Amino acid sequence: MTQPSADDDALNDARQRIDALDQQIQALVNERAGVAVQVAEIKQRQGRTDFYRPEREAQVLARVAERNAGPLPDQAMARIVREIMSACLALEQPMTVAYLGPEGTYTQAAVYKHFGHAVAASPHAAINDIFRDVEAGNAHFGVVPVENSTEGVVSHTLDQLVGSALIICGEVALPVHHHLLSHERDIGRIKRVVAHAQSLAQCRNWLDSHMPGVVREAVSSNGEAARRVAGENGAAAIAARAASDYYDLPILASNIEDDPNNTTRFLVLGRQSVPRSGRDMTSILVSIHNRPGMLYRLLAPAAEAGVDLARIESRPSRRQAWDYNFFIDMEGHADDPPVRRVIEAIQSEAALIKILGSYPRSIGLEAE
Ligand SMILES: O=C(O)C(=O)C[C@]1(C(=O)O)C=C[C@@H](O)C=C1
Repeated sequence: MTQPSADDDALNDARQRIDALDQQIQALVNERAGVAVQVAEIKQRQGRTDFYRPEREAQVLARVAERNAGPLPDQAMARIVREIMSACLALEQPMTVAYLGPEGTYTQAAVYKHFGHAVAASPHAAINDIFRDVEAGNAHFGVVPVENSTEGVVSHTLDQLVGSALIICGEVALPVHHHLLSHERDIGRIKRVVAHAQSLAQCRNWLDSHMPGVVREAVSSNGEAARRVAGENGAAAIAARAASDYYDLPILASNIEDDPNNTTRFLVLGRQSVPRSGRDMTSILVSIHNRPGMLYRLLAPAAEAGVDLARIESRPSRRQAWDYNFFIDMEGHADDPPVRRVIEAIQSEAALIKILGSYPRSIGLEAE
């Protein structure tokens, strides 16, 4: 029998300290959950249904990052607190979130990034099904893709926003890393690569150099691509890491996107407007009659009020030829006086203005 070394003793000692700390953390997390239950009771007494409060969650997470002294990085600490809040909210009210499925899509990853894993994420086949389900009250919230840094806007989402009563109550920016998933161990045996058309486009250079001549097949989503390929030989899917777990498909190559900064932005849709968080974005839809100088008259009030326009996107209005809807994102909340002034000024110029929502800006705290 060898004697335990000084390091063995030190290891035992360190593990005992970890056990004691875990006990304290667990007790504190449950104490926090108990307070969240009290918050729910207060809201119920007040007849309120706003159990989920995006602006409050954004403030909590921002504060976590501000006071974080390490050694854990801000992102890791935020992910932990994100999950604690998610579990607390589930005690207050179990939440259903509709998203563009099937399981394993990037939209599902966006749901968990934004809400944590304690929500019931419900996959839907099409973007308009998500709008309908949230409008009908079958899901509390919906998550849909709106824009990709390489491929541009998801026009279907913008078009649905025009006629919907839903309110944008959050945004999620997700770094999109594509992986090649296949049962094949050898890339040379792959005859077909399946993915969403946008993902095939985002990996074009990689595919050209590593899989020249291999047939590329576009399907409705990357989750769907993984689902199909799971039962096949000689095929590969391009999809998120999560799809590898869901469909039990090994990762043959990682991070095959041509642009390492490839990011997709998603919108969180709900039925209630969100109060100020202090770091907000406001999205509006503006329809104008095409007259000379009209676009300038629309944008000048923002410059005068010192409001930053983050994005402006035009779409044919479908009312008549050369008539456009503009989707404008500006920094700030509709209750902030400068933003209110801009909205009032646009109101007097535009044929129609619809406030799509004010919501906390996405904080890039969580890594994929
Ligand atoms: O502050 C609230 O209103 C809560 O319900 C508490 C809490 C939390 O756990 O911190 C939970 C859910 C909300 O989305 C925001 C915060």
